Amino acid sequence: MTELLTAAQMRAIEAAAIASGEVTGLELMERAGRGVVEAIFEEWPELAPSWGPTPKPPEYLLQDDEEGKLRAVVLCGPGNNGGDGFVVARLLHEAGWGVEVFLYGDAEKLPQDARANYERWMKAGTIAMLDTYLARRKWGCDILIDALFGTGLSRPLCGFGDLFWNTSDARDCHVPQFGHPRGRPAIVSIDITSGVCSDSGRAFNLEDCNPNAISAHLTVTFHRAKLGHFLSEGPQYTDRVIVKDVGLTLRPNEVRPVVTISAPYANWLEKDDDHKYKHGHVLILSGGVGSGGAARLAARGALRIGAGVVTVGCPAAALVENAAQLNAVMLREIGDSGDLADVLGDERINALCVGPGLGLGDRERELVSFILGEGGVKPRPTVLDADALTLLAADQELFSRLHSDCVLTPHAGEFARLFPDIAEKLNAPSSVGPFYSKVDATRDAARRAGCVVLFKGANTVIADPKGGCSINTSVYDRRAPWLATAGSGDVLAGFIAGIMARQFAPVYAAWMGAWLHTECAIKFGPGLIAEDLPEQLPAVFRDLGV
Ligand SMILES: NC(=O)C1=CN([C@@H]2O[C@H](COP(=O)(O)OP(=O)(O)OC[C@H]3O[C@@H](n4cnc5c(N)ncnc54)[C@H](O)[C@@H]3O)[C@@H](O)[C@H]2O)[C@@H](O)CC1
Ligand SMILES: [K+]
Repeated sequence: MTELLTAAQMRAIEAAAIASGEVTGLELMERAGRGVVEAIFEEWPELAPSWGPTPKPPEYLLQDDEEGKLRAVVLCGPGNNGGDGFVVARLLHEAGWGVEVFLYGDAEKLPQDARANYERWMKAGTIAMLDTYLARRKWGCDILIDALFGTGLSRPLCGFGDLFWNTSDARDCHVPQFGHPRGRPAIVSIDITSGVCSDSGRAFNLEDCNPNAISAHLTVTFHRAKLGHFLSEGPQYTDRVIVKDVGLTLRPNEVRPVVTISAPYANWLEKDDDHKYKHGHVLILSGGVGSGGAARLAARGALRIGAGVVTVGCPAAALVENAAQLNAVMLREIGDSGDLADVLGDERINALCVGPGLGLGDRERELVSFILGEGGVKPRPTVLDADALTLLAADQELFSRLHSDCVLTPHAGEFARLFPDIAEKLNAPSSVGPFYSKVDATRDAARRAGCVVLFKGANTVIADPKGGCSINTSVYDRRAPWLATAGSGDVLAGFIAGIMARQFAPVYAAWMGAWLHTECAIKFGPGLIAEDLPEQLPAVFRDLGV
C-alpha cells in the first residue's frame, strides 16, 4: 500500500517540516530539483554525466549547432513549481548542458524560495518570457522541463493551447530523439503535468483547446504521489510517474489517507487442509432463460478464487440451460423468495452475489429485497452488481436496507443512477480547483449507502462508510485496457463474493478482488475475454507464492 496525497496534505507536511526546523523551504526546493535531475539521468542513462563535471556526450548525441552540448529548455511558472525549475536549470547547466529558461509571469512576484533560485540562476544564465519560446516554433532542446504549475494550479490556463498540443504530438512519438537537431525532446513535468488538478486528476478545461495539459514522458513528484497522478485524466498526460524522496518523514494528518492497493499476501489466499465448506459457500442468483451467462461467469470467478462451494440459483425454466454449462458449480431452483428462503436455510451459505444478468422485474426485486433482510432473513455478506444496482437506484426503500456487509460495484453509469447528485458534482464543469474527485465521490457514496462502494473504471476506487479509501491502479505499469470487455464486471463480482465466503471483511474482499482482477488481465494480455479472467488465477497465485 502506498499513500497518495492531496495538495493540502503535501503543503501541510512541508509546512510542518519547515516549522519544526527540520529543513528549510529553500533546502526542500534544492532537493526537489536534484531529484528531478537524478530521475532524468535514471530514465535516460545515455544523458547522464559519467565522468568529470562537464562531460562530453557520446558522438551520436552531438548537436550540430551547440558545440556538442545537450540542451534543455526549462519553462518556469509563477509559483514554487517554477522555483524547482530554476534549480533544475542550474544543476543541468553545472552538468555541462546548454540551458534556456523561459518564465511565465512576473519575476518580481515569485514566492520567496522561487525568487531565491531565480536569482541564483540569473548568475549563470538568462531568462526570457514564455511567449518568446512559444513564438519561436521549434523545440530547440533534448529535454523540455515543465515547471509551469504544480500543486498550486487553481484555475484554467489561457494561451497554452499550442504548447499542450505540441507536447502531446511529441509524446506520441514515444522515443525522444536526443541530439538530433530537429528531433523531438523528452518532456519532463515537475510534480504534475501542468494543467492537471493534483487532487482530482481532472484537467482544467480550456474552451478552445484539447488536450488541456502538458503531455509528458516522465513526471517527477516528491515524497508521495498525488491523487491526481492516478485519477481521471491525470494518467493520460504522462507515461510514467517517479516519486523522489526529499527527506520528509511526516505522514498526512488524515486518520485514513488514500492508498493504492498492492498485492495480497500469499498466506491470505492459501487454503488449509480442511473440507470444502471450511472455505465458504457462495450463492449467486441468475436470471431466466437465456440470461444465465453473467451469473455463470461470476460463479466461475468465485470458485477459482477459492470459495469451497458455489451454487447458482435460477428459475425452473433455466435449469436445463445452466446445467448444460456448469459442472463444479452447483445448481438450485430459485423462482421466488420462498425458494430463496429454503436455500438460505443452509447456514453454510455465507456470501451472496446478486445482479449479474438478474433482470429487473418483480421477481428480481423480491429476491433482492429478501436478501437485504425483508422477512427477517439474516443479512449475509453480499455483492450487489449490475441489475441489482439498477433496482436499488429505483427504490429508496430497498436502498435503505443496505447493510455494512454489502459491497456495491457500480461502473460510471450505474453510479450516476444510484447517486445522481454525487455524480453530477463529480462531472460538473468547474473553473476553480481543487476539483471534487472520484475519491471524494466514492467516499460520499459509501457513507450514504452505509457499505463498501467499489466505483469501477480505469482506476477503481474503493471506499468504506468510515472514510477508508483505496485505489486499484490500472494505469502506467499496471495498464490493462483489455479489461473493458463484456462480462469482466461479472467476474469481478464473483471474485469479491468468493473472497467474502472465505471470511474476509467486505472491504478487504473488494481490495483483493479488484487487484487480482487487474492482475489476471495483465497476465493474459490483449485478446482477453471475460471467460479468460478466472482461468488466469492459478498463474497469478503461483506468482504470488500461494
Ligand atoms: N518550498 C516549497 O514550498 C516547495 C514546493 N515545491 C514545489 O512547489 C509546488 C507548489 O508551489 P505553489 O504552491 O507555489 O504552486 P504552483 O507553483 O503550482 O503555482 C502557483 C502559482 O500559480 C498561480 N496560478 C494558479 N493557477 C493559475 C492560472 N490558471 N493562471 C495563472 N496563474 C495561476 C497562482 O496564483 C500561484 O502564483 C509543488 O508542485 C512543487 O513543485 C517543491 O519544491 C518542494 C518545496
Ligand atoms: K509542472
